[in-house]
Amino acid sequence: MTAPQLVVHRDKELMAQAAAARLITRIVDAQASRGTASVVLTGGRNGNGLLAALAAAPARDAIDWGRLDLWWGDERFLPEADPERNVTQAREALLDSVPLDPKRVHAMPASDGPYGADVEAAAEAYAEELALAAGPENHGSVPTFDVLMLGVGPDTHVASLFPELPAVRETERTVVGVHGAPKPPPTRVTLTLPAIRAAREVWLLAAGEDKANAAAIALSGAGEIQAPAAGARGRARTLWLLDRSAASQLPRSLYPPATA
Ligand SMILES: O=C(O)[C@H](O)[C@@H](O)[C@H](O)[C@H](O)COP(=O)(O)O
Repeated sequence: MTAPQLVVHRDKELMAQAAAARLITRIVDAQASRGTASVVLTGGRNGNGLLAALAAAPARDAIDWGRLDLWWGDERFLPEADPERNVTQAREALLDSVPLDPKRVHAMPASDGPYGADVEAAAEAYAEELALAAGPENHGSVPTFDVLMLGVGPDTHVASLFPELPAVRETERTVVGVHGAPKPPPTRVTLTLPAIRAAREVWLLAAGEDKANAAAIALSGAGEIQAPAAGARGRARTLWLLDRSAASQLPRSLYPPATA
């Protein structure tokens, strides 16, 4: 697994804008070399802030939106129309403003969708959708995600993998249901660490004072069961995108040289 690289920006607005610019370049490069790109979105304020910055970015339409696959790292298991769903918030922030191919926007099932309230069935269905999209080079489990983004919770959770709960301990399945999540709503669908670690690049987004402790814990050698963010690593790159507030408790040795 790749060691985390850190970039620290002045504040959360600049972090969102810089991360959006970084994502544009990453997608454009993937489309230039492979004709397509695959990105995993995250819910939460930092994730939605990045999408809003991307919507406003002058270079945003360098992306060929029709050749982009969007997946989610997790979803709150709520009815389709619930404004708290990650996909709903992503649509408002960006997706409804760009010409995506609807068949390539892979939202996780809602609690009033084809699987009803059966969150395990919803998770299995998403795992099958991922497997169908996986190429032979992916060992048949998940497609090659160019970038998988994760917000980081104050307790070091990523996606809906919360410290010590069963989902973070999953080593085989790529998608599982979550019950009793400490962050509401309690029922969720989430990628697991094996699925996250299949991504080429994993970007962790952490801005705000409330993330400083989590960043310090996750980057100082904590185990992934106690600190799930510590287990979120990409095959080619693991990148923490922080603002100064979130980096304020990092040991000086971890703080990147000459940034912010
Ligand atoms: O469904 C969710 O809530 C998110 O996927 C969750 O993992 C989020 O990314 C973190 O809790 C950080 O959220 P903030 O960026 O709002 O602090």
